[in-house]
Amino acid sequence: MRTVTVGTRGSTLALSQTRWVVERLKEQWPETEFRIQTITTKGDKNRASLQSMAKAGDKGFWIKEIQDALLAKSIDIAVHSLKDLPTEQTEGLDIASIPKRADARDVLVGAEGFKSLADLPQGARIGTSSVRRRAFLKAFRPDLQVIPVRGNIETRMAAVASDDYDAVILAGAGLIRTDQRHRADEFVSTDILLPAPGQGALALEVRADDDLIAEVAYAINDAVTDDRITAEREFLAGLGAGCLAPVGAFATVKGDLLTLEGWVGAVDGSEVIKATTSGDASECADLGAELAEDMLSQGAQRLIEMAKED
Ligand SMILES: NCc1[nH]cc(CCC(=O)O)c1CC(=O)O
Repeated sequence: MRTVTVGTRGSTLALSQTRWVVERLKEQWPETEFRIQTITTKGDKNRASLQSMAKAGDKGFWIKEIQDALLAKSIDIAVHSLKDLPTEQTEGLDIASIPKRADARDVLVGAEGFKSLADLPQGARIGTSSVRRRAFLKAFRPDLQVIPVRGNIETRMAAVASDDYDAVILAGAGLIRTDQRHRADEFVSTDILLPAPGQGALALEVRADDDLIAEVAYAINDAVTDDRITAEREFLAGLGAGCLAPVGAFATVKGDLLTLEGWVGAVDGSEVIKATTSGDASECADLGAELAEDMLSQGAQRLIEMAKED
């Protein structure tokens, strides 16, 4: 029986979510052998300059080396955090499968006694390097001080134990997938922090001409997650924005009805443009594109440009 090589980054989160994927794949393909290969990316090597790479338009800093390994056939399937994957599809590659999404919300991890965003003391110091979180946090509570905290989940969790932060904000899915759900003090309501497009979801990327591998990956596709993510990413693409923009998007599905909410914020929280649309889930891509147009006509472009100059 052939062996399928699954590639990912070497971080705790990347490995945990790839093990999760491989377990699901094994259930579907018990005769196939899967092995995991870790790959170092530019983002792993050079965290300090992430923001400058983003400004230079280098969107693929978490994934470029992994995509190269796919194209070179040293791996067969790449597992990515969907929110890190640029909206433009890479030549020669396809997203073959989007497994069931974990909780998309951001979580608050507080220092001793700090258990919810609403109850934090005046002027509390919140760690996050995401412009989206900064914009929406400042809009919710202008008194909060938002302080950058870079690094992987471990580094950001350690920041709470230091005296420099009262709380940090992370993607809940990161804690869930590394068996640390209990460390989340609050799953922040999407009325306060709208998640990043694709947050909490994974993407299985394959070579576009490898039908056999695509079929292997597709066995764990989740149709509802797929529709939600398609709407959110079309919205992001329609805005002409990337994963480092102050943009939130969150789609939900009830029966055949998909509802998509989008926010674009000023980095200082002085303004947040919000809009919602809904329609048949089969129209998910059009719903995303329409919402982007709606928000561009309301001035979203100016806020996105403002964040790049920040
Ligand atoms: N940008 C880094 C990144 N990419 C995916 C996740 C978390 C898992 C996910 O959203 O699927 C994180 C960390 C974070 O935002 O806290």
